[in-house]
Amino acid sequence: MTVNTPSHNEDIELPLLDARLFLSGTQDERKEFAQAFTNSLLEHGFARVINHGLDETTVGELFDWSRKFFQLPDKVKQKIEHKPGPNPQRGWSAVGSESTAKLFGRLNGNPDGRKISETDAKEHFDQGPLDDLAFPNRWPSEDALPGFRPFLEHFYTRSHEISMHLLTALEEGLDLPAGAFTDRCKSTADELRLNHYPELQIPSDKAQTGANRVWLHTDLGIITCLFQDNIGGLEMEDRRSQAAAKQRFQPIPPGARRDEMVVNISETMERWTNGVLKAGKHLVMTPKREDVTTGNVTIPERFSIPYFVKASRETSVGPLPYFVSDNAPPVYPDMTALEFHAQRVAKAY
Ligand SMILES: O=C(O)CCC(=O)C(=O)O
Ligand SMILES: [Fe+2]
Repeated sequence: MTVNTPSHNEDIELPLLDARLFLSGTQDERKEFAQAFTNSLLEHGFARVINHGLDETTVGELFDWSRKFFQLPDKVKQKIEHKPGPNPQRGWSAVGSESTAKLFGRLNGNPDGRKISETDAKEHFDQGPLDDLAFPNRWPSEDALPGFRPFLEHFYTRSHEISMHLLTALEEGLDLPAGAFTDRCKSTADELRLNHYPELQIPSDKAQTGANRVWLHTDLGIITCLFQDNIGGLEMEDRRSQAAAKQRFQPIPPGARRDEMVVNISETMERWTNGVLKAGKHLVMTPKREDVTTGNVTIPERFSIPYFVKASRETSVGPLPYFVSDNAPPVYPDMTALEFHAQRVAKAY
């Protein structure tokens, strides 16, 4: 591992990892992917993956569906509006309904002076397991958006399969018994989210530096698998700056291909591994416009699609036995994934 001084100012180059090596390569290639994937996540909390099994066409189609959904009139979306509270989110959440700042503000402070508002400048749609009786999905009527539900259900199912391959790679990369993570996801509680950041008018000084669209946060699940469009704005913490007076963030720019997946470690994994794999802190900024001088500036809309891989609801999110010893006592308490989720999400509203 390279050691860099905290004053290091160049962006970290996250390697682009080819999951085909893991899925259909030789034993050595499989090992190579597992190790590189694990190392990227250990070191940065983030990894970039291609050839994971969802191709460019399929991912592109989901972005098309997302655009169509958010173009529906508000009165149609309001029929499936998520009611704020501790339960997993389902259906539509309007712009400003969520505040990552409240959820994480006290924890992380204001990352820098680039804020425009304390509520997130985005609307989103959430889907949980297909057959979820406890927290049923909320779909727009088939007349309003024919084909939306079957496509999303298909995408959800594929995403779950792919995420289990990625967790298997992590098990191998960390030398854990098979099933150490994946057995704890058997009763699926994952969430597929469509994010839409509407076009914004912002003052020119904020356009020059960039302004926040989503506040600094970590995700709550095990890992998150994210697709983004070509606008940009996602930034991750540069961990080399942790000891410095000012935390530094750097862009994770859109990939050359639409199916480039950005994987991050989320809070449940940090807990399971007793802090060995640390959740990747991230935020979303508006793309910077250095060419502007006066007046308000129009910032284009943006779409992103995270798939939050979650532990089965009855499973504990406390440290797993492999990560606890006399030298490494548990630093997180035991509680079920559902209790953990309710506790964390209640703060976001
Ligand atoms: O839009 C993005 O790129 C990231 C969104 C995000 O961090 C989230 O939905 O948790
Ligand atoms: Fe996130």
